[in-house]
Amino acid sequence: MQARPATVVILDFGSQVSQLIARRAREANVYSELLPYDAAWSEIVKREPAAIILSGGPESTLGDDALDCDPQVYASGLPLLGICYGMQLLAKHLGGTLVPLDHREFGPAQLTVDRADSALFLGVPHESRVWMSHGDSVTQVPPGFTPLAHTGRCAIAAMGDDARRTYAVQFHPEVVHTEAGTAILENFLHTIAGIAASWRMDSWVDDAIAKVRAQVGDANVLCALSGGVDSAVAATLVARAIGKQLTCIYVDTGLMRKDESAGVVAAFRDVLHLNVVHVDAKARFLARLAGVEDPEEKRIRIGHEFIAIFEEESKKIPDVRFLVQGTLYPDVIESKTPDSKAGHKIKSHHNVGGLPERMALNLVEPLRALFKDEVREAGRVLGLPNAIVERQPFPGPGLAVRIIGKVNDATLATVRDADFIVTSEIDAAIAEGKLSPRPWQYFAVLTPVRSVGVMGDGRTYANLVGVRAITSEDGMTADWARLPHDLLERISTRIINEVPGVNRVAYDITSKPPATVEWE
Ligand SMILES: Nc1ncnc2c1ncn2[C@@H]1O[C@H](COP(=O)(O)OP(=O)(O)OP(=O)(O)O)[C@@H](O)[C@H]1O
Ligand SMILES: O=c1[nH]c(=O)c2[nH+]cn([C@@H]3O[C@H](COP(=O)(O)O)[C@@H](O)[C@H]3O)c2[nH]1
Ligand SMILES: NC(=O)CC[C@H](N)C(=O)O
Ligand SMILES: [Mg+2]
Repeated sequence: MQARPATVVILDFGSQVSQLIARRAREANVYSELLPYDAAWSEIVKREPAAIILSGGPESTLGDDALDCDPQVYASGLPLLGICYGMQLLAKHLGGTLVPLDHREFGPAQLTVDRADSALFLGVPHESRVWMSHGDSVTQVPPGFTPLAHTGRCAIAAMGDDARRTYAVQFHPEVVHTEAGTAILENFLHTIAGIAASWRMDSWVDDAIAKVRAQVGDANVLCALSGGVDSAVAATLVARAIGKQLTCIYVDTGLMRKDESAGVVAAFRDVLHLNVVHVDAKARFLARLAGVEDPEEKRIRIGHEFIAIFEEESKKIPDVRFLVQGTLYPDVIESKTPDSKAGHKIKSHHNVGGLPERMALNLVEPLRALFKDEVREAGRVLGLPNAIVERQPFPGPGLAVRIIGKVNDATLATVRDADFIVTSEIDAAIAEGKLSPRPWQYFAVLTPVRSVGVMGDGRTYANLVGVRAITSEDGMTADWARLPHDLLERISTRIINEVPGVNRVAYDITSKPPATVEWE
């Protein structure tokens, strides 16, 4: 039997980014397993861990019944790394002091390393940018520990006890916006815990194909195909597994961008040679959304309508038992599902949190543990063209979550026209070499906020359009793109001049966290 790879166990206290720790371990060629925060010690030891990482989480360790792990974790003698909530837990258990809420820090911060000789900070610059998302802070380290780094608002941003091989960071090394994050995690995994970089992901695609084959057998299968990266990769992978048993369903929800539907269906039939059925469901979605303003209600109604359509389509083909969706980990964690015991719901992604309770079809979701850029990599391995692999994400609920307030023909026309201006101006700037690299995602949002303007010497009282452009790698964290001012000016002028009912444009300069990418 093959020896078990050296494993790092990650205990998940419900952070939105816990799965990113697993992903960074994969990148460092270390095998990892994410377990619920309260996994029994007997379960943990079954994995023969070489180290344990305690994740962040939304709760406070200062609460009466704060979430905690099996006490054997602290006594195990294994190398430990606490991240955010995990750091606070280590401080609480090992005799440090914590204070609530008076050092809140969300988003970017400048980290200064105070102990460059610490194994955790080998090769990390004296100053670098980190990503913070916390209310509580450690104000005194436990006996045996040394403070290792600070930020302007957090005096103890990292601490360590070399003898115990126990370290903790208040910031999130697992997110890409923490510049030295990878180095810090690799220092912990390789140098401190001594885990060799020996695990490889090369066979992920082959494994995934084999798993799909085993799951569906000889049944027929539908794939919800949006034209986006995730469903394109999922469909191609499933087609490799089961060939002609697969039928793809593209739903035109009426919530799509300008000229979207025709392009998608042609590309997937002609380029990928998939069998694609085009369902025109504009009227149904608009009827379902009539008068609805609450973002969660919109998402749930859209999710249910999608499934109703897939179930109807499944009845037109014999023996359909499965539905493939291009669900990714960010959809899962933000929706709050049993996959994460302690996480909070941020929004119900239509394909996860928006599903009805009872479904006639079983889900096949080969990408459920992956992040966007890993899916893009899998797409390249499968030979998909760049035009598909590099497409910017577009949420399934589409323009419905980019209209704050009621969705109807008029609001859809406004946001669609504004969005077309944003995307075409940004695309033109890229083509002319005036903007590089391409922002990860960019779009317009229609708000119900009205303000007073003066156009042609007359008073206007019209709507505000928000413009959002972000940089990101995986959609879990994001920063606002520094677009050139003249590009912003052109976008603003064109929207005001060309889109009726809009007299003001604002550029969104909020990172994620604390905001999310979409406004709803
Ligand atoms: N218009 C649609 N028709 C059919 N299925 C859809 C549609 N929109 C979304 N889906 C399903 O919901 C899943 C999640 O949507 P999501 O937008 O996250 O992924 P995607 O569209 O495949 O990729 P991307 O995130 O790059 O847009 C899709 O993978 C697909 O299975
Ligand atoms: O298929 C989807 N169904 C959804 O319900 C949904 N909501 C957000 N998104 C996309 O996910 C990424 C992260 O977005 P948020 O920061 O707004 O959650 C961004 O790329 C969003 O466009 C969705 N995709
Ligand atoms: N991201 C985290 O782990 C936050 C921990 C805790 N909820 C705080 O606000 O301090
Ligand atoms: Mg999409």
